[in-house]
Amino acid sequence: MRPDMNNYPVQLSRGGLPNMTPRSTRTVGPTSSHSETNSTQSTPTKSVSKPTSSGYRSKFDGGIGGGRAGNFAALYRGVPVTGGSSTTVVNTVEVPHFDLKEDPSFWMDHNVQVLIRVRPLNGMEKSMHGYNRCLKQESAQSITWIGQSETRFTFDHVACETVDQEMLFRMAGLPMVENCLSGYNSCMFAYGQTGSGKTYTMLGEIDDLEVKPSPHRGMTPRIFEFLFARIQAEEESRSDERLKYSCKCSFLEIYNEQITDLLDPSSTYLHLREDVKQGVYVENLSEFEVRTVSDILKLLTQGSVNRKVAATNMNKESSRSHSVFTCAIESRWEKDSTTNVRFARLNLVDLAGSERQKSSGAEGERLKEAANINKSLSTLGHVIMILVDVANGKPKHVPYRDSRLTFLLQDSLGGNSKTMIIANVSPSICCAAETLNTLKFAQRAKLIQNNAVVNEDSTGDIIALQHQIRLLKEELSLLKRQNVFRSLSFGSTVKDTTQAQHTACSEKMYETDQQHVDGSLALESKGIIRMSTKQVRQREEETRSTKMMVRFREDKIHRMESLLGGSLPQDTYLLEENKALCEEIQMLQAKVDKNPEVTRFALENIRLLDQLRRFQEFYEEGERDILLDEVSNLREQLLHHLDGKSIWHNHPNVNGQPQEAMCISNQDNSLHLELKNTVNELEECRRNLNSCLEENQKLSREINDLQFMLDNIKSTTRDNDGNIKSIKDFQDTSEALASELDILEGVENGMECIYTTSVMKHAEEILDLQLELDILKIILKEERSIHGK
Ligand SMILES: Nc1ncnc2c1ncn2[C@@H]1O[C@H](COP(=O)(O)OP(=O)(O)OP(=O)(O)O)[C@@H](O)[C@H]1O
Repeated sequence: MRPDMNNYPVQLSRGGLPNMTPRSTRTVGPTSSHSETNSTQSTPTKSVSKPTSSGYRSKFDGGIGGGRAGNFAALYRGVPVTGGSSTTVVNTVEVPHFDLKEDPSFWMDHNVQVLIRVRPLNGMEKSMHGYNRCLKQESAQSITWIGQSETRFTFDHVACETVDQEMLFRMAGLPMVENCLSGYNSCMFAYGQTGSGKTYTMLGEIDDLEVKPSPHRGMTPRIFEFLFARIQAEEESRSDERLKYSCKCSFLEIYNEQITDLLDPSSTYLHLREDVKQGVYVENLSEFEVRTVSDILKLLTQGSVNRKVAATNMNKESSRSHSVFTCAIESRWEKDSTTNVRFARLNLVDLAGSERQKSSGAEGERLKEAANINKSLSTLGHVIMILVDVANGKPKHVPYRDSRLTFLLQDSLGGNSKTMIIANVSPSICCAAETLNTLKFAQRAKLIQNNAVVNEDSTGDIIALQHQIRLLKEELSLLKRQNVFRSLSFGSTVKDTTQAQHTACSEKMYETDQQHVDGSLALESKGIIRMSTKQVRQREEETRSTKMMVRFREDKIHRMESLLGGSLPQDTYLLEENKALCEEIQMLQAKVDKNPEVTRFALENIRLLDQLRRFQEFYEEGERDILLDEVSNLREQLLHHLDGKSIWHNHPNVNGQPQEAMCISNQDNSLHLELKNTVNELEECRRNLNSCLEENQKLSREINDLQFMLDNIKSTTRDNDGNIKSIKDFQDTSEALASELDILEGVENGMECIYTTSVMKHAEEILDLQLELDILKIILKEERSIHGK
């Protein structure tokens, strides 16, 4: 029997908890010393969570989310929205109110749920930016970010500014307790920028809770109030089964990637371990058995004061660490001589602020701290992105071990857990960028698929176990037969005899590889069961909406009949028709929003919008024009190069630099040509020289011959006594020979002179040309380097 949900009892009796004195306490949210007009704060007393930092008023004077008394409360009074139509109110005092729809059955086919919580504007935001909001809510599932470009998001739930702690608990916390009692691991995260309300959501105000429970107490105290109430009721109603629950709690923080036991702060640098039986666990982390809400409160109080808090620009005492409060819930009962054990782990996680360091004004130590906090958070974002890919059928390695946070919570992300992600946002225009980031994070997280299973085990006497084994064996052989039948039915053309052979063969195969087949059958049947359960739920959902549509149509027919029969006045008919159509629209909208394809398209839309925004910025900053100029310049240069010679010839007086370069390059070419000609001429000269030398040699030989002849003649002109025979003869001959010799020598000298002059001339020309060429090369080089710059 369940306790009355509207009035679930709060147990405050003492349990098996060691005596722990909370060091100090401080309040969460509104304190009586704050007023709407005065945003200065009183010095906060130390407390289990954060003090007001931005001018919230207390529950006593009508602060946000408080008792809603006084003038200020009136400012925040929600405007009820009927029939799904909402006015676009984004810069006014009043905002539309949407009731959260409680749907415990939702958890049956969704293991991950995402809820957006919009906190009210705070005093600082109002004084600096008035009531200008960056968010516009349209329904209890959809919200639009109205920044540069509007982006509509749909989530499982959107809790508007006027949703209070109680309402939120009913929506998100209560079904979570039920899940735990059914044996499902459960996890609740609070994500968001600093000051967005994570601690308010998870812990809230827990001062004097034992004396007078505050309406501002958050999810954690409420979850345990309800859990213990349910446990008591269950134990009483199933006393015949001797049902007994036991709960053990631990509280840790991850700060700068180090794990500290918040219930024993001297226990730091704790290690994460993993084994098959326990999964991931923290070694040497203290655990306390709890039986009452009072026990829980003591642990929360003690742990929370130990949380590291540090001042940032945005929140005076902002939590700089991730805190994880865990409760292991175990139940035992006996039935049919069997002892059954059910187990569930509940993780309640308050993450550190997700904002970028720049906006939080972190410096020095704080900056280092922020880097580590961001390491855990960026890994969380990365893990979620990969899990979305995995959910879309892309097998990938999930880097859980990249941060302590993801390693510790790996079951809650894509594993065996039912997980609720609460993304906290501020609606103020000054937080638009961070709010958009949080919404995008939440949108991605919505696509994660977990695989939650009931953690249950049964042990009993031998007879009961044997009975169970027999039942399981029967089930298994039935499955085998079904499998064989299925494989046969695929080949429907195969004849009976072949079928028989096939069956025999298949059965033989089962015998020979029994273990393998059993394993794969078990896996296969699990898969089939999961798939069929999903399909059944889908069908149920479809049937439900079809039934609704039929009901709408029947009502309409009925109304029309009444109108025709005259029993319904036309005005009333139109009003009713209008109301019915609004309801129908709302139902259809909810159906559309629940479609996973919508989420996928929304993500794609966000991506494209981002891209568009980048292009627009690019366009607006004039970069496009500069680039276009550059492109056309380059294109011209290319054309000049391709058509260089003709341009040089056609426009010899063009002053542009490219033309000059072209001119130099043309000069270069003609010099090369000249050099080639000179080399050819030189070669010719060399050839001439050789022939001259040959001629010279020939003449020398002739001179020698003549000399020889002369000597001979001389000898013949003397008589035996050596006297000259005739002086006159001799002189004549001698003169003739000498003149002949002169002529020959003259020819030789002339030839040599001609040759030398020609060679010298050519050598000089070559040197001149070489010099000219070198100078031009230097000029060309300089010109090119100037162009290159
Ligand atoms: N829904 C709400 N209704 C009323 N007050 C709220 C709400 N959400 C947050 N606040 C107030 O806003 C202030 C900041 O909230 P809180 O400390 O929970 O932020 P936080 O996200 O935990 O910040 P941090 O990351 O720095 O720890 C607190 O004074 C809190 O009481």
